[in-house]
Amino acid sequence: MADASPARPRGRADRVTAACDDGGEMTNAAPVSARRDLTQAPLLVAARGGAPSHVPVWFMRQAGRSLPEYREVRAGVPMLQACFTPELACEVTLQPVRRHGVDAAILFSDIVVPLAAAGVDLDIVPGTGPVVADPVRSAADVAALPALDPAQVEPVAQAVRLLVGELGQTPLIGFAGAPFTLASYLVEGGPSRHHERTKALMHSDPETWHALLDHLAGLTLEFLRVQVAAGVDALQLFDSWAGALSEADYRRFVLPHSRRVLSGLADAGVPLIHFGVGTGELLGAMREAGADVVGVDWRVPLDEAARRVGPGVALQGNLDPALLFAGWDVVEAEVRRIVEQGHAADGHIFNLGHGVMPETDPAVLTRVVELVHSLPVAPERERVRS
Ligand SMILES: Cc1c2[nH]c(c1CCC(=O)O)Cc1[nH]c(c(CCC(=O)O)c1C)Cc1[nH]c(c(CCC(=O)O)c1C)Cc1[nH]c(c(C)c1CCC(=O)O)C2
Repeated sequence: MADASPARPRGRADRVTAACDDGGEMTNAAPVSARRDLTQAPLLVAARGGAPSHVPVWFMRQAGRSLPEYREVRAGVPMLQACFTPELACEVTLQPVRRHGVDAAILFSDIVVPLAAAGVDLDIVPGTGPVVADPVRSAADVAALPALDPAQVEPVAQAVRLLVGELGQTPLIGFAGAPFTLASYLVEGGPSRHHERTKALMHSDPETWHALLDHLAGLTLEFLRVQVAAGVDALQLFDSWAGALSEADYRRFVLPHSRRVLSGLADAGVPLIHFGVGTGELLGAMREAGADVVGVDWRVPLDEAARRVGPGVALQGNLDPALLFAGWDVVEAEVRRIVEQGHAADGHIFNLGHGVMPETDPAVLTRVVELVHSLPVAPERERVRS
């Protein structure tokens, strides 16, 4: 796992703008008491069910291969090494904010970063995703999993501190993978279409399964607390592959562990967003896990999603990322429909239904931001939040 070391890549000064160059100092510890006053930031207002000045918008995977400036600074630097290089992570995080004028930055990192930091032997393979050297399939494998020492993710905390100093009035979203999605990578050994080994383990050996998810919930909680202490303004818990489960299995094998993570952050003072793909049938159960905002993919319209989650929770979504290739007339009609249907929710954060694809034309994303910002926010109505 040599490429996860916090060593800086050569040529750093050429790749990173002055904004993220900390002059070689690794001790730029902005106290959290100096946290910016973002009480009016549209993303945070919408997340809490208030009335924002405009509909906030950001894009999952907004930092990535769709941007030429990303491809330039990442050239020759392996993904995990980039995640453990604070100046580079900072620079890449800022790129979509500068280019698109989105309402939030999302920390450039990956869901497997805390596992790699703790010492799990894995890599992120371009075009494939995370690959784990020794998949976790037995009680002994689970018992051997390392815990996370916050010092192991200090480069991530440092990236957050650099960003908080550069972002002005734009909130920074921190994130982690939820226990189920992390478990899927660990058990399958890599990306999986059907999650068959994962489902086999949960059903054939529930005790080992729950021990695994309990361990991952603790590690995730630790990682998110580090990000909060360093200054992130909101958190997203990615349970990307939870939609592979029936509601009954989700409730029995996953929900208690995701709830433990989210309830452990209830006093963190930042809004919590919970997202998965293909989770239309799980939206009510995911809401019970305790987030302030539930992410929705493109399969369920937001007015129907609002009915499924019930009052008192905001929604995030849900433009189909594939439709960004369909021409502006299609995109414009979809954006207008989604903003209109989002009025049914107790707060709406515009986003895609999943991540930006690498071949996406970034100019279309910039135009989406401009259009969302020009559309009316939900009319004032009775809010049920306290
Ligand atoms: C499932 C998952 C992963 N990683 C992540 C998830 C949950 C989100 C989702 O559902 O998409 C989370 C993630 N990964 C990355 C971000 C960056 C922040 C952002 O949204 O801009 C975020 C939020 C960077 C990344 N993570 C990865 C890339 C691409 C690698 C590169 O640019 O070299 C980026 C920008 C690698 C990665 N890492 C993972 C995959 C499936 C891949 C893609 C593999 C590939 O297509 O090459 C695992």
